[in-house]
Amino acid sequence: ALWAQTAAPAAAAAAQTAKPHVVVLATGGTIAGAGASAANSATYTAAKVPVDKLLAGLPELANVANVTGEQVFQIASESFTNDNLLTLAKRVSALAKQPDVDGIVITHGTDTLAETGYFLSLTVHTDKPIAMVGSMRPGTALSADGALNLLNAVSVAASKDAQGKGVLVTMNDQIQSARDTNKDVNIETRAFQSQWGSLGMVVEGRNYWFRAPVKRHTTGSEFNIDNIASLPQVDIVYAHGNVQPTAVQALVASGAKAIIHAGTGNGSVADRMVKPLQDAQAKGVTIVRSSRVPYGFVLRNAEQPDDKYDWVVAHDMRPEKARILTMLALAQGADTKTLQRMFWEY
Ligand SMILES: NC(=O)CC[C@H](N)C(=O)O
Repeated sequence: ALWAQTAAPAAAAAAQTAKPHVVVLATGGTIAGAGASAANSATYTAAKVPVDKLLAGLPELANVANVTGEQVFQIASESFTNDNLLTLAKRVSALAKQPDVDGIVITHGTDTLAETGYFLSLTVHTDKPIAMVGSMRPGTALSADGALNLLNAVSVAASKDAQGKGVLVTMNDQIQSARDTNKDVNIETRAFQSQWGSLGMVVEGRNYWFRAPVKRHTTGSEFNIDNIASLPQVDIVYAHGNVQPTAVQALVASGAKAIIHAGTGNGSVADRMVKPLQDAQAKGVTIVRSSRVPYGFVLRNAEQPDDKYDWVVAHDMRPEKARILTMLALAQGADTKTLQRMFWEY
């Protein structure tokens, strides 16, 4: 009887420590932002609040997981460099290999959150849930969205049913695939949208799934951050009716290895731009046709004879995400045919 009495509290303690361990990697953004007053929902300074303070302000996290925090960067995400991508992905990969880590959350500015998420989904080999999260209003604002977004992210990262689904984005109660989603609204909490829909929703600590990703990611990817030391220069040229070759020529001169052409419509290219792009190509620069139109996808050999020119089409990838895949492909020596296959598969 004495043994039973002492065993009960010990079992309770064991259950407590058996909660999933989720690591929150903080990189900055509005979720760590602070404004002058509660009325400032859009005017504030991003990347101010340290991760320990973010976590301490959300005691509800302890009901969901054992949460530990790490400050990786404290930056606004419009300034997220290739070096930042490499550093973050290597840290995520190392943590994912630790047996005592069950899931990873990355707090991030929303501006380039989807690009970083796509980079991680292509390069980190793990089945463990990785949830990217940000907010549209700083924690100091009325109806701040960061706290619930973060609780939802930790809850998703702690759940077994989120395993093997690639890198996820948990904002506004939605669970989206980082590959598919983009920041499409720049001043409302419904910032992230995907033309292919959300994967599910997270409500009061439970996940409700409706779809699963079909593209290659994480454990199914041929890229691995553990083998990547640097990324080649890949840049974007934005089209308009009166566009001139100046930007293409300057980028080639500055050492670009590939140019993502953010074309009009179905990735169409102005007549006066074809020759400058071919000249760039003659100097070894890979040409990728994408579109400045957010929805739909670029068709091969429509608008331009891609087979004849040996150009690549970015499928449904936005120019900035086409840049991510192209950097990784060129880093391992992919030719245009291989890069085109990758755009269909990832
Ligand atoms: N809502 C946001 O997180 C935007 C803040 C900032 N521009 C960033 O991306 O970090």
